[in-house]
Formats: sequence, C-alpha cells, structure tokens
Amino acid sequence: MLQAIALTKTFGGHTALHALDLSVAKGEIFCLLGPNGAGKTTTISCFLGFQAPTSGEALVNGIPVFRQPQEARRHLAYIPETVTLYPYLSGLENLVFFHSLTGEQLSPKTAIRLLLDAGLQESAVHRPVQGYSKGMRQKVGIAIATAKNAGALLLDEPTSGLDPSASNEFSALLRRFSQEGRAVLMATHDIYRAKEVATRIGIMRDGHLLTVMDAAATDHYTLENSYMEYMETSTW
Ligand SMILES: Nc1ncnc2c1ncn2[C@@H]1O[C@H](COP(=O)(O)OP(=O)(O)OP(=O)(O)O)[C@@H](O)[C@H]1O
Repeated sequence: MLQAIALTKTFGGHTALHALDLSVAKGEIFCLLGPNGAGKTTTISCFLGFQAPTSGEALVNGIPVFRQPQEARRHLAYIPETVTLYPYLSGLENLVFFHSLTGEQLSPKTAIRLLLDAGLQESAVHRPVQGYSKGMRQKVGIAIATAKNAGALLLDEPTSGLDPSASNEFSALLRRFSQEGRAVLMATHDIYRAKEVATRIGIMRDGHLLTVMDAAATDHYTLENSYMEYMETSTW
C-alpha cells in the first residue's frame, strides 16, 4: 500500500533521506523510530507529496505521489503531531467542515458516531474546540481521518504530549485501523508505544533506515538496547 523505492531527499548540501526502501502492506502498523533529524518527517512528507524527492519514488497504492498527488492523496489520511482545528467551531462542526473538503458530506448522525468511536466524550461534541485538551483535538483528527475511509494512515508523532491513558486509547484505535485492513505508517520517539502497537519497527538515523524488526519477535528491553546500539555505531 505504501512503498518507498530508493527514496532520496537532499536539502542544499544535506541529504535527509538516503535511498530509503520501505513498504507497508495493508493491515500493517509500521513504526519509524529515530532521533531528531533522522528523516522520519521527511519520509512522511514525501508520501504526502509535501516534499519532492530528489530521486527515487514514493508510491501509494502503486500511484507515484509526486507525479499524481491528487490521486495518491485520495488513499491517504494524515494525523500530524498537533491537529489544527477551527477554535470557535465545535468538534462536530470541525469534522463536518474538514470532511466536506473531500467533496462528500457527512450527516450529523454519522459525524457524532465517528467522534464517539474516536473516543471523544459525548459532552464535548458540541463544545468549541478552543476548550479541548490536546488529546481531545487528536480524537477529532482521528475522526476526520476515519471519515475519509482512506487505505493508508500517516502519523507524525501523534502521541507526543498525550497522557498514558490517551496514548493507550490511541494505540487501540491504530489496531482497529489495522484490523480494518489499512496500512499505518507512524513516526514516533516513543519506543514503548512502538513496541505495543507496531507489527514492524524501523530504526532510522541520519536519513538511513538501519534495520527493520518484527515487533512480535522482540521485547521492550531488546528493542531499547538495539536502538541505543544503532545510535552509537556507524553502519554506513
Ligand atoms: N525544509 C527543510 N529544509 C532544510 N533542511 C530540512 C528541511 N526539512 C528537514 N530538513 C533536514 O532534514 C533532516 C531530517 O529532518 P526530519 O524533520 O525528517 O527529521 P525527523 O526524524 O522527523 O526529526 P524529529 O524527530 O526532530 O522530528 C534534518 O537534518 C533536517 O534539518
């Protein structure tokens, strides 16, 4: 569903991504771990078509993103670290508005169900989002992403700043997306969360994907140790 083929991105003289090869199949949750500047956001931006690759390709459902951005984006939903919403509109109004940008309309009944399914408390649905916590905004973002019914979900540090229980609820939603057969690619700094939710985990550093692990075949301790080892050794 998501495929990077020798994806390379250079900014001036700096190479942010070095010939990245990566694929995320339907039903997979692939977590990209890596320190600041590893290239996680650049990878996600190339899949979204926000960045033009210097060479190589990002494909969504076989569609080359940079040459056919509109077609590719139809298959994508995106949840950034901070979901930007209209503060004076309610969660419900934001969802209905953002969904209308896809060219389709949501009935209020469906929109409320999506918000409740995303974990927003019923009492918040009609309240202006300026009074929402970060976790509540993320839930509206999840509802917007779910409403789009896209085959692939891209997330850039979506749980940063969420409390443990909101993070845990978030993981449950990602599992639901995966059970529905969607491909999930998530950039995160949270080793614990990656181990909890991922099917595969990639460790990046300095624009290189250093290793890809099967999450079920590792434990937190081993994952953390191998992450630290990859941060300390140069393998290219
Ligand atoms: N628009 C840009 N112009 C110049 N350099 C950029 C740009 N975007 C990213 N970079 C550089 O590319 C490299 C990779 O950045 P990227 O944001 O992809 O890393 P990241 O793994 O997402 O880091 P973080 O965890 O801090 O979000 C960094 O060295 C960064 O400075």
